[in-house]
Amino acid sequence: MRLITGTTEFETTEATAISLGKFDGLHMGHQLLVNRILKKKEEGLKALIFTFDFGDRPMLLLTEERRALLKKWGVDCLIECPFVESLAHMEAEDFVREILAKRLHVKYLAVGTDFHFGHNRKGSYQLLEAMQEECGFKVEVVEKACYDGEEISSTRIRRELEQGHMELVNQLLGYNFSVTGEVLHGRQIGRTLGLPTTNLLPGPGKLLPPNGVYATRTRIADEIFEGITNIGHKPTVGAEPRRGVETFLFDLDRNLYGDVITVNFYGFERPERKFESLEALKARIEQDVIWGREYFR
Ligand SMILES: Cc1cc2nc3c(=O)[nH]c(=O)nc-3n(C[C@H](O)[C@H](O)[C@H](O)COP(=O)(O)O)c2cc1C
Ligand SMILES: Nc1ncnc2c1ncn2[C@@H]1O[C@H](COP(=O)(O)OP(=O)(O)OP(=O)(O)O)[C@@H](O)[C@H]1O
Repeated sequence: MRLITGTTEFETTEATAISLGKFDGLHMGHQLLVNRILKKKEEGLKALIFTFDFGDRPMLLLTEERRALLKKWGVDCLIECPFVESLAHMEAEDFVREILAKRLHVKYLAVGTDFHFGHNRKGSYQLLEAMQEECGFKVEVVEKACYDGEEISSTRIRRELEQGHMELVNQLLGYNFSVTGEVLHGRQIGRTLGLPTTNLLPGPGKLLPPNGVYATRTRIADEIFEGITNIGHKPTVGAEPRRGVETFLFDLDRNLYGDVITVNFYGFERPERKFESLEALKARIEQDVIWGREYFR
């Protein structure tokens, strides 16, 4: 996949099938659009995703995660366009003529019904339809995908994530919400509790569900292991400054330091809290393990 990032001086040489938007999460609705443009590869067009880069906002998917998914799905080119004045204030018609038609050789566009762009968000699918002939492309307008009678959007998924509704989040995304990172050294207290764990720190900017204990499946290379994960600051042993993701894998005892692992989140059990003693914490975690094993049964 060709990646164009950090510049507004982008251009393609070949004809393209494109979809544009924020695409945070690459959820089920986004996937409808991605599938439309991938289908156009059969007609010799390059599948192109155009996103604006808004800087350091908390996201469902980190920049690298979004790149990896689009690459895996077969997208040919990803443009991460910096959100700068000159582009933000461009009249919608000029954006279509100058950027889409001239610079990106767009022959096909797939957009949702609520897609807006250009100065004062005046650009819409109606405008794109009106300019089809002049610019030599075809627009396809896709109805918003729904789940449980409600439209799927990044905003809705963020709201559910903030409440720890991970099963629903996974349904809306169409894949499992996950956190990836390198296994770091904890304080090794876990081991003395008879509870070896993997500690990792999510990349800055990654949105996380509330602090607490979740049922998780962890991918290590090509293997998957069930377990339970605590997100939080470990207040009982002297709060860590950054929110960590710490997992006890049920049936694995292996040195994992330095490995890059991916933790997939399922059910939420309980919030993180400060216990009176290490013994009380240990007793509670033993309960958590029973809950977690039962969850996956
Ligand atoms: C399933 C699970 C639940 C946990 N729940 C809490 C909790 O509620 N409160 C807390 O202070 N720490 C909690 N912890 C973190 C423990 O404090 C931590 O595992 C222990 O101190 C070992 O830390 P270390 O890996 O840095 O040695 C939890 C850890 C796990 C794996
Ligand atoms: N549920 C959906 N079904 C089909 N298309 C969608 C859906 N949600 C968004 N789209 C389309 O995907 C493109 C990118 O959408 P974008 O990421 O900007 O919207 P969003 O997911 O609704 O996010 P937000 O909640 O932040 O507005 C747009 O063309 C948009 O109309």
